[in-house]
Amino acid sequence: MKIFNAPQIKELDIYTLQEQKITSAQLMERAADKCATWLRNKYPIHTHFTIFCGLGNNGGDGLVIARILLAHQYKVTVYVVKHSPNTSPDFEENLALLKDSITIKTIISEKHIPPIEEHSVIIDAMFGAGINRPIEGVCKILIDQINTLNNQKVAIDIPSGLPCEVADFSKENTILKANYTLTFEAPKLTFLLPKTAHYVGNWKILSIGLSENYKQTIETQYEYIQSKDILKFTEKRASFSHKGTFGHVEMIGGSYGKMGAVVLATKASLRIGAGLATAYTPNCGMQILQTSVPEAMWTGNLPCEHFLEGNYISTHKTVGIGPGLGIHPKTQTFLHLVIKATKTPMVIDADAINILAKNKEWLNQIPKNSILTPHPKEFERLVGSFTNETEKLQKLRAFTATYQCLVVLKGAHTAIADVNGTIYFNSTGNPGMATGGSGDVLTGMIAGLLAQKYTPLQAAILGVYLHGLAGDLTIKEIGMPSLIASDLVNYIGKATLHM
Ligand SMILES: NC(=O)C1=CN([C@@H]2O[C@H](COP(=O)(O)OP(=O)(O)OC[C@H]3O[C@@H](n4cnc5c(N)ncnc54)[C@H](O)[C@@H]3O)[C@@H](O)[C@H]2O)[C@H](O)CC1
Ligand SMILES: [K+]
Repeated sequence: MKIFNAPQIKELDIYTLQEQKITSAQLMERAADKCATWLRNKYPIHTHFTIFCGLGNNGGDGLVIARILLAHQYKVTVYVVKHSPNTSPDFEENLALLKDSITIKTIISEKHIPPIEEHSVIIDAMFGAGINRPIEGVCKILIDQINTLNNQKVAIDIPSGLPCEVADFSKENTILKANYTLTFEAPKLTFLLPKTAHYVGNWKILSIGLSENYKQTIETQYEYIQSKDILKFTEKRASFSHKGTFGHVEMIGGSYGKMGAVVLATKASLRIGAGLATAYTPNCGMQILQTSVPEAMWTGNLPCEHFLEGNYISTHKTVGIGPGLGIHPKTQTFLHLVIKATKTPMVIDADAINILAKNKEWLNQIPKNSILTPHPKEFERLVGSFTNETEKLQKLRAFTATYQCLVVLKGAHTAIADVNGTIYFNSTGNPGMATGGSGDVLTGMIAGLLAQKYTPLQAAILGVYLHGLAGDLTIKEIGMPSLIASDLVNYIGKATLHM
């Protein structure tokens, strides 16, 4: 699903009106009706709503929502926050319609800000996608007050004050902190970024029937990955296939005391469907691997006991490298040899990334379309520090373009950056997955998919999505705190049933 910025939403809006031969007021009615339906399903009849409306179309949505809720026996109080003389035509039209049913109160200055009933549900319809500067004056005072209340807060389209795209707004900016956000057609980029996501609360996409034809023509830099995007490229197995059909993963890593990482990655590569897997570890890993993953083969540089070092000869398998690798100087040289000897896309994780961060001149030598899977700290080591989200995303794009590789930046809504600059955000996963070894499982899954001849972008997207889904399925049965990385491996199979 494409993620649009504010000008793109406007374009799409205008095209939809022409294509469907409807007025903007009709589209507003449709959008508000979707919100009202959601509210009616969630809150019992006679619930009291306090609706704060701005003067643009977000405010117009609030007025229509008020009208619909009133018609369904809800108690509604509406405030229009009059911070400017300008209003939108659809706001005016709906203001006139609502005036027939209730008295609408106006907030012009601080003294008009009302006390809010303890159990009233607050609807935030002050500013939506039209926000173009920090909020000041009476709106700021009001939002600051609302943010101190424990009432449930539902934002329409986007919490007031939050831009759609990353803006360089500072911490002092006033943004309404919602429990729920009902957003039209597609999520906004700021919903998916760590510094802004907490304003949005639980968010729901409400489809308002914007032109599918026109959406196809809009080029976006961001996408949101859901199950229907995955289903486009997943393949069923042919009946005459054999283990050779599904590739051979060589999982390189491990060091004394860190062998579990390779165990998890190797197992995960098999669980996601690789035909064969070989773990390539120091000697001290041989028994561990052979015992804990009997399905896999083992190989190594026999003289190295505790960490990988020495020569490396490619056997043309699909290479994953990094889990438990360590950063011994001799291992660093070994990694350089692996990179130079490997000619097809590989998965580079954990200490392999840390080593590359120390030897940036090697980055040019990694095979084209390889996939790096850093967590934010590892990413920072690669590209240097960044002060805000805009800079982070710019650095992400610059990195993939410079080194012609993909980056999977792990976290809530893991971001997958393609070589061409498109960034895909994941929709699965949960905080239970913030646990040791979770990343090793992902490395194995992506390597296993690469081995099965998914393209690097498909392998990254599918791996990340199924990894998150495995986590979501796990917590349904055992809860979040007790999730451990082995559970993710065990639930890969169930996750693939959704493909
Ligand atoms: N296609 C859709 O998704 C639809 C969305 N709808 C709703 O329309 C809003 C966007 O409406 P718009 O009138 O463009 O903007 P706002 O209501 O967000 O803002 C109004 C107005 O306020 C001015 N402004 C901006 N920033 C500030 C500020 N900090 N202080 C004061 N004033 C400010 C600026 O001039 C804006 O234009 C969208 O979010 C949906 O809720 C439609 O109802 C249906 C189709
Ligand atoms: K809003």
